Amino acid sequence: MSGRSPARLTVLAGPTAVGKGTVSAAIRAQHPEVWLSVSATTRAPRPGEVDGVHYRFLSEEQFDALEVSGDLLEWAVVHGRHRYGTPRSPVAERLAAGTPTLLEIDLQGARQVRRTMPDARFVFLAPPSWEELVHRLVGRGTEDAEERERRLATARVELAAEPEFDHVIVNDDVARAAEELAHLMTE
Ligand SMILES: Nc1ncnc2c1ncn2[C@@H]1O[C@H](COP(=O)(O)OP(=O)(O)OP(=O)(O)O)[C@@H](O)[C@H]1O
Ligand SMILES: Nc1nc2c(ncn2[C@@H]2O[C@H](COP(=O)(O)O)[C@@H](O)[C@H]2O)c(=O)[nH]1
Repeated sequence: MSGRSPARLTVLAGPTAVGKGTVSAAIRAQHPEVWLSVSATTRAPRPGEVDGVHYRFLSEEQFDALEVSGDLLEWAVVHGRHRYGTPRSPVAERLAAGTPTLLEIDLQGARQVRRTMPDARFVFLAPPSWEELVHRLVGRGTEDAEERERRLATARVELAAEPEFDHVIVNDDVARAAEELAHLMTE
């Protein structure tokens, strides 16, 4: 994959548990030149999640300060509970350096980026079926039943927004989905 200067931004969105994180990790493994933005969030870390690697885990007060500072490219309350946002400066720096840059964010955030950076590529990761999506969410085992219901309610809204995106990738196979995404990032 060759860099360009300035690089275009790619935004990856899609419903809960479709595999956005899994596909993003796969593309990083195959294409280490791709930079994946590290979001800030007020949600608590899951077991194994590392501050500064998977997310910047912030208190409500720390997130308030980040928001007020203006250094968020976008942010949203996701699944009606916690705030998530993309720190602006690291993205701007990577793009200026010609680094292919990927944001893995929710639909609300994607819509905000569409308004401010319309030249970005907007990619929707879709599940092979609704049943498979539920299976993946349950199988991940990181949310209780109430949180799973909340996330599936959001998923119905997000699936309906698929036509807003420039490209759709069906995640029935992680390696193939990651290669499709890599291809889109180099077009
Ligand atoms: N193509 C696939 N086939 C089977 N299982 C998959 C596939 N892609 C991802 N998974 C599994 O589905 C589960 C959810 O994946 P992941 O956490 O990457 O989803 P996500 O879209 O990032 O979710 P969220 O938006 O809730 O953070 C994980 O257990 C992952 O291993
Ligand atoms: N608008 C934003 N959404 C984000 C960001 N980082 C992650 N997300 C989305 O949140 C949900 C839930 O994530 P989880 O890690 O709690 O399962 C998922 O859809 C992510 O894509 C962000 O910076 N902005």
